[in-house]
Amino acid sequence: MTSHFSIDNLVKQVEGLTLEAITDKYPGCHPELNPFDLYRAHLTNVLADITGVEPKIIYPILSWTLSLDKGDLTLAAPALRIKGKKPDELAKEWAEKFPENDPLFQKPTVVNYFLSFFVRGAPIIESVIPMIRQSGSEYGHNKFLGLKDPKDASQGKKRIIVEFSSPNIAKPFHAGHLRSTIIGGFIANLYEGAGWDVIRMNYLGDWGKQYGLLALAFEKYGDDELLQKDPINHLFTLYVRINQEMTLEKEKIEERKKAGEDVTELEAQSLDEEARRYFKKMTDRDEAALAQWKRFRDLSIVRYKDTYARLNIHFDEYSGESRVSETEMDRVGKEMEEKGICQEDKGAMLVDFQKLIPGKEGKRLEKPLVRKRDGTALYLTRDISELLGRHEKYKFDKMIYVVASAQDLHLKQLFKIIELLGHKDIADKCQHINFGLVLGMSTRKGTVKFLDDILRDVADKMHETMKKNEDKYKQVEDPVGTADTLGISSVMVQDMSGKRINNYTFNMEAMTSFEGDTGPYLQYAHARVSSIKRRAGLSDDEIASADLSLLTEPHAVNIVRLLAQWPDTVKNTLNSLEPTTVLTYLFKMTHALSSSYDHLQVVGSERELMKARMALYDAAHIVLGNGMRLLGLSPVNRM
Ligand SMILES: NC(=[NH2+])NCCC[C@H](N)C(=O)O
Repeated sequence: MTSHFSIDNLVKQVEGLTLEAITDKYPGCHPELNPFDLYRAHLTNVLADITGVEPKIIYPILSWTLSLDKGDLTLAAPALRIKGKKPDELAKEWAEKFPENDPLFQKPTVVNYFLSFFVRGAPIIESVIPMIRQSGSEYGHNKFLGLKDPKDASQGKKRIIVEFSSPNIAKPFHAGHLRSTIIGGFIANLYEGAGWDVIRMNYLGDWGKQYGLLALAFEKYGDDELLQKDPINHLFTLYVRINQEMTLEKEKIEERKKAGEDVTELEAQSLDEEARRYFKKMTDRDEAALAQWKRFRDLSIVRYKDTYARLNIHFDEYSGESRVSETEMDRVGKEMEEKGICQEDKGAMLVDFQKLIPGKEGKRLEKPLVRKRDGTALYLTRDISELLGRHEKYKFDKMIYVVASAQDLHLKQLFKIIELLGHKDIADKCQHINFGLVLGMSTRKGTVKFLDDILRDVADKMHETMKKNEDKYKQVEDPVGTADTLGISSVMVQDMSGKRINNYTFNMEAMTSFEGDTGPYLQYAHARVSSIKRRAGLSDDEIASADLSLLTEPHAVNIVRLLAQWPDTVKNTLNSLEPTTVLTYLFKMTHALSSSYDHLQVVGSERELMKARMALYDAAHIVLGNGMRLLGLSPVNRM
């Protein structure tokens, strides 16, 4: 348990206030984790006196601001729903009544019916800096959010499955998978920091007729050595080759058909038919066929793991379409039929949503197949059984699917079918987190690029840039590794800059630039604070003993006001699940930092001042690092 020392100091400023009293009074209020909770609680108490409105109504509507010039907290007078007086008059009246000598806040300013509250500098500086330095990597975490019962930790944590990345074996790891990986990794970190029990799951595309085709290709042209060495590329090459052959063959058959020839024989011997038969062997659990396929899968996973490690990502489970049991799918299929959810149509089974759900919704959900005419299952069929199986196995409280918006319909169909099966409770726990396209990611020749190649290109580019500053370059311990990290940061920051749903263009020049809000700039900002710390050469104890009352400059106050917002920023992000919320915050921080350096010199200042300013920058260093790690970036200390 971390001590509440610094926040206790803040509490002491307010007469009659105790930590216990406010934590009990306001649900989710934890000043020991979030300094703003204390500010909100205190402000609520003061405003309740002034307005006569009940505290529990005021507390939740005090909101944060978009920029520091709008204050630290605001209140919209109409939100208190007082009848009989105009909101702007009320706002003015309340501002006048606000105590001149409040320990934490200055007298509020009024614009129309908005009251803006600005914190006083000294108390926030003297409480928040020590708090951040004591909490370190925990600052911004809130373990209470993930508790089943926030008041009783013994009831345990809530559990969430985050399913993300989910590439298809033997097919390229395309931009959609990259986005799913980046966004999913972030969401998993976010929930972990909020105290949830997080299961990171990768649902591999590793089943279906195309895997029969792939196995055929391997029998024909496969090379064991190449498979061991570079499974992902080798399997992809085979996959492309056999698909080309199959296309040619199909054209030939079509031509003969047109010429009036009998093609029955040809069709029976075609690659397409052979692949179907091979896949049938797999679904019939033929040992040799399964062993072969398992090798492809296992070797591919080994390679994926390397790539994920570069991105700071691990998975707790590699599930996959192949893991869904045929018996289970049969069982669910029968149940769907009995409940009238699916019906036969020319030998196949489909779900006619239009019949099941009247109106627009039913129409929008279309008529997906759940069994083909030859009796085999489909992508949707597997997802239905998989979802129920996961619930059975993990009893999750929430499950998030991080999948491209191209599959919006698929996931809507899935959740609806689960609901129609009588599991509305389970369907309600599921959420699709979608995202737009990445444009311009294929090479000039139009061929696809593998993620590893992209990351290598970007790293090379960063390496070139680093070399341009010879002096600095010489001091970087592992330039190749650092260039790799910077390259990955470039790609990730570009990906997370906009709202998830927006498409964006993959732009190597823009993402690797140091101009603007880019990955390299963010890393540079972090490395710069690290270098101040290195050059100051103060011990942690010296920094801890700093006299923080020396920090009176507006630049120092503003940095701390931003630092104090971090726990709230994380909490808000849990609602939006938008990485850009965190990124926007971090860039605000870096801008405040970079404009402060001229005003708050550390090295070269008188010793006591140096200690105090170092404490400030050390706190900023911690928060920047925490934010970057939450996004999945590896902060660098030199570059
Ligand atoms: N449960 C799911 N369907 N998850 C998404 C899987 C994504 C799929 N492998 C694809 O690449 O399109």
